[in-house]
Formats: sequence, structure tokens, C-alpha cells
Amino acid sequence: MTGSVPGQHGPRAAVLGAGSWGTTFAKVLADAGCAVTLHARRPELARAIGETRENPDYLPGIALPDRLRATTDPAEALRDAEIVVLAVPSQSLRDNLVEWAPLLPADAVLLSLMKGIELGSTKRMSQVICEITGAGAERVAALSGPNLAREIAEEQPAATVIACTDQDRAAQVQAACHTSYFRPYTNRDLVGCELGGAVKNVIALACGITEGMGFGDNTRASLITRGLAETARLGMALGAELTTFAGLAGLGDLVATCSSPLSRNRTFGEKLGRGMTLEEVQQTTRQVAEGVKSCRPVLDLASAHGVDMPLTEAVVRVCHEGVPAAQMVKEIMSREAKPE
Ligand SMILES: NC(=O)c1ccc[n+]([C@@H]2O[C@H](COP(=O)([O-])OP(=O)(O)OC[C@H]3O[C@@H](n4cnc5c(N)ncnc54)[C@H](O)[C@@H]3O)[C@@H](O)[C@H]2O)c1
Ligand SMILES: O=P(O)(O)OC[C@H](O)CO
Repeated sequence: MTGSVPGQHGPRAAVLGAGSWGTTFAKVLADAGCAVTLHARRPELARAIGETRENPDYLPGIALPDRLRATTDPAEALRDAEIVVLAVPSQSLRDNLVEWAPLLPADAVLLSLMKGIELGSTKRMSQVICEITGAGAERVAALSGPNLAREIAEEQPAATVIACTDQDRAAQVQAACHTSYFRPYTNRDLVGCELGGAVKNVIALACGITEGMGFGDNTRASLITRGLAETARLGMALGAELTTFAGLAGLGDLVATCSSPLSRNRTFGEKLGRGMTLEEVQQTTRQVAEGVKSCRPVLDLASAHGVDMPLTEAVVRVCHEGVPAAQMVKEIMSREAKPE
């Protein structure tokens, strides 16, 4: 390890993507003792983080630790990094990685924070990472769980899962991000953890839509439960483990996202449910609501594997096929009756 910084006792980490979760997770790593360099695209943001120790665009009011530095130069961020954290929108990962791949240190763990499925290819983020970087699957990990960025930035206690086929690497990342307020568990089931994170965004859109239409807790609980059932069906078809969906990356994240006004996906859905168009809602936020784009490839994956995902299909129809939310509810409720 070269050039350690005062107080550093963990590995060197690069976080690529200075949005709300990238910045928050960079703080978690720094609080856990890592020397962290955060890569921001815009010079004014990198400068503001350096000068004010705050990310004014994505995390206003949160003090960032001194051990965290920001830069617009990916080569500088990645130099000697032992853990490389990827925190950009899922649909831009491929293009970003093409630029970053030649700069990646040879043996670094590549950790995905993203919760989406790629449009067109229907690939999970770890698959995109392996494809573009040529890294072996054992080097790629994903972090997923009930982790609303703002709450964690405020150091409210939360748990998460680090999924990796190589448990030594999972344990390395676990140790690097374990703080008094952030408790990571390891898990071998990369497929299940990534799917849990991506599909919960779609179900949170459905919850938001019904919330916007004025429906209450029974509706939300029904969507969470049936949403979990269809996520698990897809997961089993893709080789995931059923128990993963009862854990933090499954039920845990689904409950947090579907219930919290902090969720961008739930909030996006709520605006659709109140009658705004997709384009109108998109104008109201600069932040990514991954379910809006990922719902289509999730449904494509389901179709390719013969899996029934009626809630995901309903979200696709409302978001991308102009079906009114009220009609979607009618259609879902009039599906053929069957055993649970
Ligand atoms: N915010 C959360 O609470 C949270 C929690 C867990 C997981 N996630 C996941 O983390 C990922 C990143 O989310 P976020 O909350 O940080 O998003 P964000 O919208 O807050 O920030 C996205 C970041 O990516 C950058 N970006 C946007 N378009 C880009 C492009 N084309 N190329 C490169 N960079 C681009 C933005 O400048 C910004 O820095 C998503 O997959 C999200 O689902 C978010
Ligand atoms: O704000 P959302 O809807 O992107 O959800 C954030 C996190 O994924 C919650 O775990």
C-alpha cells in the first residue's frame, strides 16, 4: 500500500460516481478507516467537496470525513485502489467502464452499488462489469440491502449484504465498510442479491403509483408480498437461492423502498399515480429512479425464462405503454383467481 493517510487502517478505495449513494458509501468507507478517493464528473462538484467537505448537490448538510478526497481524474481516483466501487446509473455503466477499464488496478475487487438491469442485454451489473473489464467473476461483488442513502449519511443504523462468489473477497469488503452505523453481512448468492435490488425498484414504482391514487397500507402490503413472490420466481429460474429473498437484499430492501418517502422510485410512482406523465415526472428530478428503465429488461428476462411477473408487467404498461394507472389496478385485480 502506498501513501497512507493519517488515521487510515483500511484499504485504499476508489468510488466512481459522486451521486447520493456513491458519496454516502464513500463516507462509510472513510469512517471505517479506508483512504477514499471519490470520482465526480463535474469539476465544480469535486471542488465543492474538497473545499466545503460537503456534497451540496446530492447530500446537502452532511459533513464528509477528511479521509475522503474528490477528483475528476479517474486515473487519480483509481491509482493503487484495492477496492473499486461503481456507483453510476445502471444504464450508463457500460459506457463509463469502457473509459475506466484500462485504469483498473489488476487485482482490485470491483464492487457494484447499482440496482438495475441493462436495457437490451438484460444483463446484471456484475455481468456487465465482467464483460467490459475482463475480470473473473470471483473479483466482482455487489452490495445491496435496505440502504436509503440519506439515512445512512445521517448515520442511522442499517444493515446490508456484500455478495460475491469468493467469500474471502466478500469478507475483505465487509471489513472495509463496517462502521458503528453500517453492518454488512456476506452472501454467496450474487444473482439473488442483484435481482432483489433491481426488482424492488419496480415494485416500489407500483407502490408509489397506488399511493398516488390514494390507496393505503393494505394495498402496499399486498404489493410488497406479491412483488417478493414474483422476484423469487425469477430468481429461482436464474439460479438464485430462495433464502436470499427473505434476507436484507430481498424483503429488507423491498420493505424500505416501498415504504419510504425518501425512495426515488416510490416517489416517481406516486407522481405517476397522481396523473403526471412519465416525461413530466422526469423533469422534476435529476436523480436516477432505476426501476423506470429496468422494468422492461426485468420483464424480458422473465419472458425468456417463462416466469410470470404480473406486477412488473403492469409497471411496464403504465410507464412505457401509456396505460392509465386505474386500468392497471383493474387488470391486476381481475386476474384469474388461484392458490397463493
Ligand atoms: N441513493 C440511494 O439511496 C441508493 C441506495 C442504494 C443503491 N443505490 C443505487 O446506486 C446507484 C447510483 O445511485 P445514486 O443514488 O448515487 O444516483 P444519483 O442519481 O444520486 O447519482 C448518480 C451519479 O451518477 C452520475 N451520472 C449520471 N449520469 C451519468 C453518466 N451518463 N455517466 C457517468 N455518471 C453519470 C451523476 O452525475 C451522479 O454523480 C443506482 O443504481 C441506485 O439504484 C442508490
Ligand atoms: O431511492 P431509491 O428508490 O433508488 O432506493 C434507494 C435504495 O435502493 C434503497 O435501498
